[in-house]
Amino acid sequence: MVHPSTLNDVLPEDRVFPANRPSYVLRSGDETLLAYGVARELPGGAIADLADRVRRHFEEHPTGPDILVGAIPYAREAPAYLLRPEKALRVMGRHELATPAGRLAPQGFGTQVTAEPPTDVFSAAVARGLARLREEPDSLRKIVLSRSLRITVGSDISIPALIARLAVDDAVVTFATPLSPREANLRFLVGATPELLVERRGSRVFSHPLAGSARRSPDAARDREAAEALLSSEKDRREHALVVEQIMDVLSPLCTELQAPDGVTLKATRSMWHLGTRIKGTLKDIGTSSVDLVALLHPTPAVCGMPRIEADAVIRDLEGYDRGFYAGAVGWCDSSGDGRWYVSIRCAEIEGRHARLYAGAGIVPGSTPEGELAETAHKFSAMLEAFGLSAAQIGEA
Ligand SMILES: C=C(O[C@@H]1C=C(C(=O)O)C=C[C@H]1O)C(=O)O
Repeated sequence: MVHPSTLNDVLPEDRVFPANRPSYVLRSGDETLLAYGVARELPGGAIADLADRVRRHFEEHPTGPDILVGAIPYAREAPAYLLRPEKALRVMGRHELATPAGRLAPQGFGTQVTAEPPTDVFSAAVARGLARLREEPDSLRKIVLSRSLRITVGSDISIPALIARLAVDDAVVTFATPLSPREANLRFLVGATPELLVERRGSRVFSHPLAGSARRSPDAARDREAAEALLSSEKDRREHALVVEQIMDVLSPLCTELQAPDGVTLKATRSMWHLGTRIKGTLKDIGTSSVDLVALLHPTPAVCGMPRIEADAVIRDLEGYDRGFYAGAVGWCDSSGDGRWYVSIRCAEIEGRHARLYAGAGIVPGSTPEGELAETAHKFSAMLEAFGLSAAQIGEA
């Protein structure tokens, strides 16, 4: 662990994302993790035995940086992509990420944006989801439906430039993680997530689920009103409570003590208000690793619904696409079992000139197709702005 005054003291700009070499960045309020090079890939496999594969990896390969970094997809049966980097640096404190000299990609001419599914198809899916919630109130309490935007720009997207632009928001965790190459093309998941799925630090465990959202406003009075309306919205509180309930249910048998404060709090990003709850506990058994915890918690009702299996079946039926690494987890773990995993939302999959952005919204009785369409549009805005686009410009606001 190093404590330099700026990140550039340890990592000159041109060494972040050297050409054709997968690199990894996870920058949060209290530390920045940089990793580069691929010493080994963890063999792919479903989430159920991921923690065992991680343990075996560290036993069989004791040398090299004591860390695995990467991403876990939404679908529990789909393979995670974790890698052992050649080099890794954990820098304590909040740091500015190097602003790359290069441009993100030429904007304007040549930029294409396509909603997939189209917005009316998404709204129809929300209406069908609401009908399912009404028909089966005892077996289905919440579902989270998402949609995507495909953006194609004139030349290859610069990952460092995208990260630097996303990092203007201090309230979020900026990340870029390599995904398994597709036909030898490098792919990355890049985003700015506000949501901690789970962290294990020794015997301590932390989670900061979010659910319940409102758009922020540049006008201070309106912004405050939006926050107050969210805090007193019965629908949003219900939507939020389901997430806290599931996380507490999963963690409590594993903990000697577990606390969630009474009452929700607000979490603000630059573009969104969310309802949030900080959960803290102490594990009974230090043998429970961060990846064991992810495997038990994921997907939470913040990105899937309640109950999990029923909600997931409805999502697969109504969304009509594979979420890939969106709504999964991104983070790191080490050989002691420590690790930190964020929910991979407010993100995009990047490959060459192409980006695919994703945003979803929780649906409970009381939700409306128009409301959820608008909410997903606002959730796209941080990524869109990083591309030099606005939601309004592309007919999304
Ligand atoms: C699913 C997303 O966000 C999640 C859903 C939220 C909601 O429905 O209010 C809020 C925060 C996230 O847990 C997303 O951003 O894509």
